[in-house]
Amino acid sequence: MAAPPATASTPSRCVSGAKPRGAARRSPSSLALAAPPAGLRPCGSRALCVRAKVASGVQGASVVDDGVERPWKLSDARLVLEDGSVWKAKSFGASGTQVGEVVFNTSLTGHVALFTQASLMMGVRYQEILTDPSYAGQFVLMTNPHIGNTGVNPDDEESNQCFLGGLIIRNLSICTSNWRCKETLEEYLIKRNVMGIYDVDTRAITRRLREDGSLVGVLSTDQSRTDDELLEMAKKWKIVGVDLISGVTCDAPYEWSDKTNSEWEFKKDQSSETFHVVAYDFGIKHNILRRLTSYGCKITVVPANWPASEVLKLKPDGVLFSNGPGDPAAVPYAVKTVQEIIGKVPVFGICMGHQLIGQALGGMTFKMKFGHHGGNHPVCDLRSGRVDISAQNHNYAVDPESLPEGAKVTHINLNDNSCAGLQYPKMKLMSLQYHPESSPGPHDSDTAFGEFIELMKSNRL
Ligand SMILES: NC(=O)CC[C@H](N)C(=O)O
Repeated sequence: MAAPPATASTPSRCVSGAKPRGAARRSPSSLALAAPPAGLRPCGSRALCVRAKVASGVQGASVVDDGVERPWKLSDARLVLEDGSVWKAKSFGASGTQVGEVVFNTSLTGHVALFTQASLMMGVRYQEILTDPSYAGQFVLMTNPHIGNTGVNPDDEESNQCFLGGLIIRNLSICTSNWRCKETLEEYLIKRNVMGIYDVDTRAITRRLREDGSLVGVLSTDQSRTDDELLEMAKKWKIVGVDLISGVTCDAPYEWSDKTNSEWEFKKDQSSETFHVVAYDFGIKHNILRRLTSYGCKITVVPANWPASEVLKLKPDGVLFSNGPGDPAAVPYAVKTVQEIIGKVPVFGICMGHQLIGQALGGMTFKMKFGHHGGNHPVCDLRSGRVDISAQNHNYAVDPESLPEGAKVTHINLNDNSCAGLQYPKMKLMSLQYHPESSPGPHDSDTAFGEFIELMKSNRL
């Protein structure tokens, strides 16, 4: 079959390792030629003229420079997956070569509870995702095709750094339009040395991940490296069994006292009682801390390796085990800490914290095919039958069959019936596999913080 002509309307495609998809769609790169509407900020460098590199469109073909000046870029980055497929893309953010595990995130808009009518004006939760330490070692592919329209602002950070390996998107917005925007996504990624690629067929990659499971990949803007070299890198790299928590946790304990900003607070009946909570930082998101503070907690955050004996000496009302990156089976020191604490004070585990509790109880965790990443996962609370829409981000899960008697599954993910929450009443223990603190995102499960408060209250009586 003849290759389609390489023009501005040629979409980025998998040029090798096939499973080719249907007809070519219009490339958003051609949009870069249009002037943005008055008052909107152009994103800059992508619209600059460059000497075109043209992918021939033939499977297995490499990029060729046909010597023709074109006012758009067709390719300057590659994603090479461990299955041998090569995806041509354009680069934004940092340049270089980076290896990581590709996961897809299905989040649509943020702040849905507050801005239902205006959801198109809201950004996809990309900034929360970029600064969620649980994404360390991963490339996040956004299934929402249009990213960057609300830019970046200083208030939406979930931690002080971007720990993820890179961002993969279909279309980078040519302008930003939001009253809180301080810089473009592109500027932000460059400053933080995070790679980003756009104009790549994110739907095709997502389908591949859904069929074949999560895959390791290499992102590179380095034209001197061959596809085979990058493939070799992807095949050698491992994420299972690696302790990623030690790279994201804090260095020393600190106190936290920020509440959710009153402008965004949706729970008006605040508790009059104060509870002292020690929060283990396995890669903690700021909004977990803000929500606990809004519910009346005074928080001491401690590093992942902080001894349980030191925590118990503080006589806290409760202990929180936070979210965090990587394989829960790769951090036996954290499992031991959880074991030393559970049963002595009320505890709440979120995501990695939930998985560590599962292990500490003698249960097993396993790696899922491609995990759950997105702000639209239905979860059923088996105690009440209530269904919440939740934000999720995990690749591992607790095997409920492996749990001891006394530990009850309280929540299941309705997409696949996997374990989404646990309770062990005798130990005053509760945990969720997903994110009740999600912000922006659905607020349905915020009540879990209230449940933790009740657990601590009942322990005081
Ligand atoms: N958000 C998290 O805490 C992630 C948990 C764990 N690292 C996983 O991928 O399953």
